[in-house]
Amino acid sequence: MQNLKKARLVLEDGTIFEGTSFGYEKSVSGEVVFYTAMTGYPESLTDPSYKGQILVPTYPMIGNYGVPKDAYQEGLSQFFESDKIHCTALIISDYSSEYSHWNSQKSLGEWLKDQKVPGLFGIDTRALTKKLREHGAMLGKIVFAGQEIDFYDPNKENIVAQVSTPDIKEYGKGKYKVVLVDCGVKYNIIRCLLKRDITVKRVPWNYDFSQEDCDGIFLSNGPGDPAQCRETIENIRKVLDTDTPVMGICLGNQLMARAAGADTYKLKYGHRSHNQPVMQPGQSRCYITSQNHGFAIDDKTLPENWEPLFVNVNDGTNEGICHKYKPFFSAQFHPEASSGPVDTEYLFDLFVEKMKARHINK
Ligand SMILES: NC(=O)CC[C@H](N)C(=O)O
Repeated sequence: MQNLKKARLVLEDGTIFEGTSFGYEKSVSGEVVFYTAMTGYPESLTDPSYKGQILVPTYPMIGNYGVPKDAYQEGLSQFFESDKIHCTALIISDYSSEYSHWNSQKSLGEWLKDQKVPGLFGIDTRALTKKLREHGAMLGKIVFAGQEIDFYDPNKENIVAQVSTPDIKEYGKGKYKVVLVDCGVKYNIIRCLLKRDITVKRVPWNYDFSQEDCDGIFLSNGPGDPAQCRETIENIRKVLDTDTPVMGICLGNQLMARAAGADTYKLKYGHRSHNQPVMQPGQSRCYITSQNHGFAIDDKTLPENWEPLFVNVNDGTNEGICHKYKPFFSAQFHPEASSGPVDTEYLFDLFVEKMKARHINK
């Protein structure tokens, strides 16, 4: 840990934090977002939804359980949520270069360097988080001496195209055939589908799935502003005229809403944690959910025949929608967790039930 380089985190309002580099030494820029989960950095860093973002875990010590081995099973990484790190950089308070875990293979710093992703420690992440909460989401850049760069806003372009699969892939040999629209899918969504007698056909974000012979359509999570993902929205719109079951998660939820005719908007600083409480309107049970989103559905704009499925108990924002009588539903949170609580994994069972019901009625 000697001779480590210093670098600055510069926010768009001019605030500067000085830190020490423990990852790749390169100036980068993106949207600075904080998350309050205490564990799960291997999953979060490989979650494609974080593309274009500089991640700030508020938990003070990061790295102490290292990074898992890169093992594959049936074409899927077993311990990561995709094949590489997607976030732009990692900002932490205290870095533990020593690590211990039954499955760890390397340190967090080594992993960041291998994947050419910058990381800074020694930043007052509490002060930084307070600033983001008060001001709202901000762009930021990590600047190494002599490498000045401009601010970059990932929400101004369609970054889904950069993380989606370039070609079609099939997984499993289950009874139900599901077309998974990959807008930046987390592998645990595929694992959760495969556990339920499903064959998964993973297709690119702009694939026209509207004529597909299948039992269900799944809309994945993904990065950036949902309004940028126009081609997927157009394809979903065509499917909403049919009776094919459709389930969406996070970005998939927002795209479903936009296809139905509702609006989405940017939250002040987003929800990124493992302990977000949600409830179903009219029911008394509360679910604790894993979340990672900066945009939300404006449920006042939901068209006729659509209704809120879940509401966030902390701030009252929408956490999911469903059609009143067709088999379309989606969640803003992550029922597949990884990492985080699994209270809502039953939503995948609900999707299977809707496919089963359609089979019987055919
Ligand atoms: N995890 C996701 O799918 C995130 C969706 C979207 N990019 C948002 O930030 O709201």
